[in-house]
Amino acid sequence: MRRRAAAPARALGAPVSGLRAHAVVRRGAFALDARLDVAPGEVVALLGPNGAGKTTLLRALAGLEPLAGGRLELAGTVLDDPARRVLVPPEARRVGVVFQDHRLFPHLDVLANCAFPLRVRGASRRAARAAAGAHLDRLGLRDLAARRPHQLSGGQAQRVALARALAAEPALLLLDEPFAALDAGARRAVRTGLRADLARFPGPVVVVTHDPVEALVLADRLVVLEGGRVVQDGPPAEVARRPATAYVAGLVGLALWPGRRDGGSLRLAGGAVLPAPARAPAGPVLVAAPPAALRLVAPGTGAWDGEVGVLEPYGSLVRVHVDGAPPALVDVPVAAVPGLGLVPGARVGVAVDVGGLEVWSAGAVPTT
Ligand SMILES: Nc1ncnc2c1ncn2[C@@H]1O[C@H](COP(=O)(O)OP(=O)(O)OP(=O)(O)O)[C@@H](O)[C@H]1O
Repeated sequence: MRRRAAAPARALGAPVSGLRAHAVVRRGAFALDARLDVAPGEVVALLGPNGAGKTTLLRALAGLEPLAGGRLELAGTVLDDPARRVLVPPEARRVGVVFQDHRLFPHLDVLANCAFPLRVRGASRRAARAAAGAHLDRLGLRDLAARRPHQLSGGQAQRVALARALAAEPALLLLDEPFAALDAGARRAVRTGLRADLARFPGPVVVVTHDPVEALVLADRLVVLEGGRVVQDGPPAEVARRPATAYVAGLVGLALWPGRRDGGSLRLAGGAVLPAPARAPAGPVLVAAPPAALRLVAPGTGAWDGEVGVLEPYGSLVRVHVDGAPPALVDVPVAAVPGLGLVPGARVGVAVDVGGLEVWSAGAVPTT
């Protein structure tokens, strides 16, 4: 039986805060039991394998999936609390959702699309269009106001969908795989802009993504779901350093290196110089190096040398932490470890397949 609250219930005495969620949801045989707290202005990336419960959690936050247990509170307002029979319906929640397929209304122009949520909430046509126009201005999209969705590129449609969500002045912003509909080139361009747009939003933001680089570019914190449970929660660098499960290790086993592209060279902080991958932007950059792009070689024969630090087994692989400038994570088959003489303190060279690196402009990167 669905519970309904006549009006949002204010949590007495609670300070106005971001999102505080403990979501217990059952969908058939699947059970979600996850805690997710997000501070105002914080961007959390929600990651996890297929079927982990990411969409279920997003749907619970949006009010599309009632809780079986736990409690949701947003900016001091209780949205769902089955023990107290409180359930605020989706349309009464101040939650903005950007779906992966944008879901813009094809028969409305961009301005009318962005004005729509305000009209639904009872604003006059004039007031809704004025507020929507201001949001388009803020995102630099005013020139697109008169276009219909089919006249937009995938990246533009994605930003218009964000403008529409922001026009409703939500207290919580949810983005469900915001880049899924874009090709690789458009993704690179759009995620830089999205990072800047999200930085201006004062409320909590939750972004569902499968892509670790996207998570690193966009998020202050990573929350990883597996089997309906949170298996890890922390800043990207900490999660990458100490992955809690094999899935997380495979997902975020990225070394992150600051550097600079000058012409054909990629100069890494610490002094190593690599040939620049073709698509790397010029100037200050951040480089994400997945373990698969790195190999251990004899000292003096790679791009730089370092010392073997921690050795972590993951299934049939051992992740080797190489302390050097820059530090690196390299995966080696378990059987190869003795032959390579990989013991803590041993000196090794690091060879890099530059085609396997992700490089993006340092301006788009979180500082945490
Ligand atoms: N309507 C439904 N009825 C019953 N079970 C469902 C329903 N929708 C989803 N599930 C189950 O709930 C679990 C979680 O699904 P969910 O879509 O939340 O995962 P996800 O992490 O978003 O996955 P993906 O990355 O594939 O989108 C899955 O095991 C799925 O089979």
